[in-house]
Amino acid sequence: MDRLIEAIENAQNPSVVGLDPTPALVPPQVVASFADEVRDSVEDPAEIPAAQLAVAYFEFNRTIIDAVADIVPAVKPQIAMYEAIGPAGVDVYTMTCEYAQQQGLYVLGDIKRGDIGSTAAAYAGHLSGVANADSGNEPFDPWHEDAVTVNPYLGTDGITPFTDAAAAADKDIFVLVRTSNPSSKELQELDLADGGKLYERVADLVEGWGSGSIGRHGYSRVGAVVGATHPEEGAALRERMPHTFFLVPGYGAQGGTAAGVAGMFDADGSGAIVNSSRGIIGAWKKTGEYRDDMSANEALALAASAARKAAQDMRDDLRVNVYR
Ligand SMILES: O=c1ccn([C@@H]2O[C@H](COP(=O)(O)O)[C@@H](O)[C@H]2O)c(=O)[nH]1
Repeated sequence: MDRLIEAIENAQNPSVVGLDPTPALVPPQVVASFADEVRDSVEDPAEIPAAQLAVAYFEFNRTIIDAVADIVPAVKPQIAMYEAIGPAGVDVYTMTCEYAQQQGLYVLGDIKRGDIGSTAAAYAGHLSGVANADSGNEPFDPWHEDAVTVNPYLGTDGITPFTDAAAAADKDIFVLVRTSNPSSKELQELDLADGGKLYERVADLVEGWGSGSIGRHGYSRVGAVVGATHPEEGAALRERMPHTFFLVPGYGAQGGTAAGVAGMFDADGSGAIVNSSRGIIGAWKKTGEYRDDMSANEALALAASAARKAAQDMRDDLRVNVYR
């Protein structure tokens, strides 16, 4: 977690931009502009729509990354948005992660994996890379992620492969503890027979899973996902999990605020990074400046300037509320 914490300190900005493209969030003329290129490069016509969307996603992501790279320390691509369009989308996910790392950003892959130990070990390839016999078994890293999100529902044997891979590769994981969505209460707020709530028990496990990997700044490699939509619980978790860094989604589009997340930071203004996805990459839709007759380049320029402004506003909002 040290690399992330130092990147946040350098940027003086504890926020991460979520790269969650959807057909509705990418200006239509950008998608249309790749029609000829894709038609010439794809063998099966049935692949054209997905391939066209995939190329447009990459061009859009590159534009957003270029617009915010000097403002934010990190990006969080959500793999579901890429998997939704098939293999071409997964390629664009990895290309996006690689491009973001090349621009000096910490890449937090939101992949939310979790399974029995043997299968979790395969998923942990996101961190450890893929064995490559052609290069003397030097692992090849096709994913370009600095951290991934993990689902703890299967317990310790589903987590250990990720913590082992993270330690070996000097990377991090973020485990779901208190998620931002409305239905999270159905399971996470369940009362335990011996007192407390289920999410509090998960919190204790997460703090324990990280106890052997505490870094220079007092936080372990095992972070927690804590939704911005739970301000009081998030503040209590901050006390309960002193060595666990928080990834805080739910700011903006889901209603979370900077004042609400302030209690999830420690006394030094560290300990958490706040995510916004739609609020940044979809900011162009709220400018009132978009026109259907814009060229693809004009639409991308608008998306870039709107995302930059939204990222600056979020940074300033967090600075005022967190660095009190
Ligand atoms: O509890 C959680 C865990 C993950 N997420 C993810 O974060 C982003 C939020 O997107 P917004 O557009 O800023 O709402 C998205 O990728 C979610 O899958 C979360 O929201 N809550």
